[in-house]
Amino acid sequence: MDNCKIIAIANQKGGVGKTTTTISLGVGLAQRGRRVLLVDADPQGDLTTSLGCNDSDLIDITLATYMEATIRDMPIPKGGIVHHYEGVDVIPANLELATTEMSLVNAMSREFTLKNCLEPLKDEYDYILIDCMPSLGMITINALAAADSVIIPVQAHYLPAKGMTQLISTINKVKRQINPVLQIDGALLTLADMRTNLSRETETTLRESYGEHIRIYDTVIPVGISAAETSALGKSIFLHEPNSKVAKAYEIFVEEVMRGGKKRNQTRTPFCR
Ligand SMILES: Nc1ncnc2c1ncn2[C@@H]1O[C@H](COP(=O)(O)OP(=O)(O)OP(=O)(O)O)[C@@H](O)[C@H]1O
Repeated sequence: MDNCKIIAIANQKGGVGKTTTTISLGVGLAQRGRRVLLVDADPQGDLTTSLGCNDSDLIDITLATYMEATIRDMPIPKGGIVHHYEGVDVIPANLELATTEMSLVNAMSREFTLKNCLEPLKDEYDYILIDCMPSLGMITINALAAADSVIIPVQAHYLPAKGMTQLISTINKVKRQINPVLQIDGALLTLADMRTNLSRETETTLRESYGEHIRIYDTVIPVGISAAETSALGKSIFLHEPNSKVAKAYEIFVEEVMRGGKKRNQTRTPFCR
């Protein structure tokens, strides 16, 4: 039986906390005994760098190598998965992934290349989390085609919340045309400073405008310097500052994800007021 859940962490907006959420969720799940693979699907390689997996000895094989091999119908090279000492495995990425995105244009079954790469790995993991790049290009479409579900980090500002309509519409299109099982697990409010009207209003707007259609996680991730520091340290917030408010919020979020939630009506694309 297929027990592996593949979750894409996606938002075409940059800097909304996708990478931080992928790492925190992944490490949090690993701390609870789950076998976790993190896939860096962003040529910027922020997840790779943030976990210190960009050592030149380790980064010979990246997601680009996996995808190029699949495009050419060659065997996937061995040894590309890096183990991080906090208990998660990582498929790293670097700028080569941008070239791969271009090769996909003429590839057969181009939307399914990542899915085909991940298929043989599913037996080894309970969760595969894909950190998407801030665009809705072909690599992100590949992530959505490979995933069972999507988590959408939303920065607590009005404009990023508005961009969700476009994202949800793309997710619905992928669901209709290439991946009928795809679900939206939920949207997670990130980088929130609840002392400001802007963050409070964004939360209200998000819950009122989208809450009927998609789950808005109860957890709100606050803005915190400890989270900003982790990307330079090669470790998660749980190891860097376990007692910080950001770490505590991500702990609760991990529990929320593990509990699952009610399915919402996702057939219509909601519009932000
Ligand atoms: N809760 C937080 N508090 C403060 N800073 C944060 C928080 N979460 C993330 N950051 C910082 O904000 C920046 C953007 O976060 P992150 O890289 O996770 O976003 P992203 O959506 O993956 O970005 P991109 O779209 O560029 O890949 C990073 O410098 C990160 O360290």
